[in-house]
Amino acid sequence: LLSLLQPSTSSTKINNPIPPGPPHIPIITPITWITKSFSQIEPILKTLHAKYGPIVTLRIGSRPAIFIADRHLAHQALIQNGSIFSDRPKSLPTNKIISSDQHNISSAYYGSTWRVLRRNLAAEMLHPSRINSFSQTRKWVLEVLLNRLLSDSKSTDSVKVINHLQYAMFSLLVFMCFGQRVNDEKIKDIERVQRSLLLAFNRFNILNFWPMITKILFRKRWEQLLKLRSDQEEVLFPLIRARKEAKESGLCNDNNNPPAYVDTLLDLKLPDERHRNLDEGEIITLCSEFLNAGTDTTSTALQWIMANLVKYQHVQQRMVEEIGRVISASEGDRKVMKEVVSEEDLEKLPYLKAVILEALRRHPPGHFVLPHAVTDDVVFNGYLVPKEGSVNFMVAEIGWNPEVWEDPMVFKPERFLNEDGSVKAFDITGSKEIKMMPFGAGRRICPGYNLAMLHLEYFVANLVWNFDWKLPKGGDIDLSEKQEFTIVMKNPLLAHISPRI
Ligand code: HEM
Repeated sequence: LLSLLQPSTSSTKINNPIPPGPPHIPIITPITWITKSFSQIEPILKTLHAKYGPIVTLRIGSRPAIFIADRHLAHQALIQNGSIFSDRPKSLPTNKIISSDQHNISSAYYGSTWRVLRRNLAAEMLHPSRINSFSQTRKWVLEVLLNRLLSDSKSTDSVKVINHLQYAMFSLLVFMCFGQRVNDEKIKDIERVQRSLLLAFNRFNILNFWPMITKILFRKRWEQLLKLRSDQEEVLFPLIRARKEAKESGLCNDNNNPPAYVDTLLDLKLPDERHRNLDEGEIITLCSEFLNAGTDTTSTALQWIMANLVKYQHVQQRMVEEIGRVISASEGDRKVMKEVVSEEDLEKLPYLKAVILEALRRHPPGHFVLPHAVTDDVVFNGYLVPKEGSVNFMVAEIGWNPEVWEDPMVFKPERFLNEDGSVKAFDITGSKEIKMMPFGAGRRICPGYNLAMLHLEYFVANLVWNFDWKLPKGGDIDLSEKQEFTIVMKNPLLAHISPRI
């Protein structure tokens, strides 16, 4: 390990080179890269890795960005040297606006603020008992989703599934965040402001290059960004204030209702010298992070899964048979089928689990983890990894490695099953070895991965149990990708669905 990693001390200057990469022409190359999205860079990186090896550098904007495509190096960095590789880079000017100057979990530096914010989310919302306490909410959201699909299935031969999946995930996460069922119009308002911020983000990248100058040159764009943030505040502030007032008047202390995320944020104290509460802007930022992290990733994964089930009818059929075996109950000498797959049933459905894992491997919603940084200059694998750069791990490449996965581009849930049909012991956190990392790995691993797996299993099981999913007449499944915030289907899934029962 020592040869892989040598931290610098203040008295030693590191003379190792940074990882190799294409020639750097000042001003020209940084601008070229900064205007490209990660999905445009991804295929170029493939060529660069073939030429320079598993760790390469691009000069994106003013900082070096290091890309790691090798699963062993990812393990050495994120797991074995987690205390060094778990920092985040300094936010670029546009990110500062929406992250309240790095006061949210995903962008905070590796330190006490991050620890307090992450622990709050993990203990107050993502602890198994807390996850359990929202099971009624999930049941309600499932009913809404099934009804919306049913109503669409009566009026059209090709249902645009993603709209319903996004709406369902927003309804669920908004309830968990604000503790109330908000009306249809409000859900749509929240969805609108959150999505426009997410989707517009690449357009604002140029403002991060020489901000003093580009803020003037692209004044309109800068104003658009500020407008998106103020729209978001306008929609979310009333929900936060309503909850604050309800809390102060004791109305939230209803034992039947679990605390909402915003309640925990209203109580939280930051570990800085003033030991202060979060301000309203920071609460907006954290709620927004909660909504985005939990909705877009999951609805993207759900769409990929359903697309594969439409494409591969035998996989869908096997799932339906498995569910049928598990949820049929005997009433006297009669066998009755339940209409809904309950959360307790899920652990008895190994094939379902295998389908979800295979979809996360083959179609990870994020092809890269969020950019990491090192806490100090360090020598890694013979190269200098500088503190001011970013370190990026290539999730999709790692999950498609042909040395680990036979026919990696083929959708084959069976690879996760033992011969007797049980699920192979598989550690998705990669703590001993990384074979795929859809949720990242190490100290910055997605804290919501258990909740995400539950949402995926629960909704997929019920979607296939309640409806038969087929191609519409003359339709096709196109698995091409497109980058939005996550990597989504370029041509969204259109399905012919008909009730099974
Ligand atoms: C299929 C669903 C999901 C996927 C694929 C996913 C994936 C990821 C990935 C790849 C990261 C970056 C890890 C890194 O930088 O090393 C991440 C971070 C994060 N995720 Fe998720 N996620 C999902 C669902 C959720 C849910 C449901 C929540 C919470 C409600 C959540 C909350 C977060 C947070 C707060 C972070 C930042 C962690 C940190 O920086 O310490 N995610 N997620």
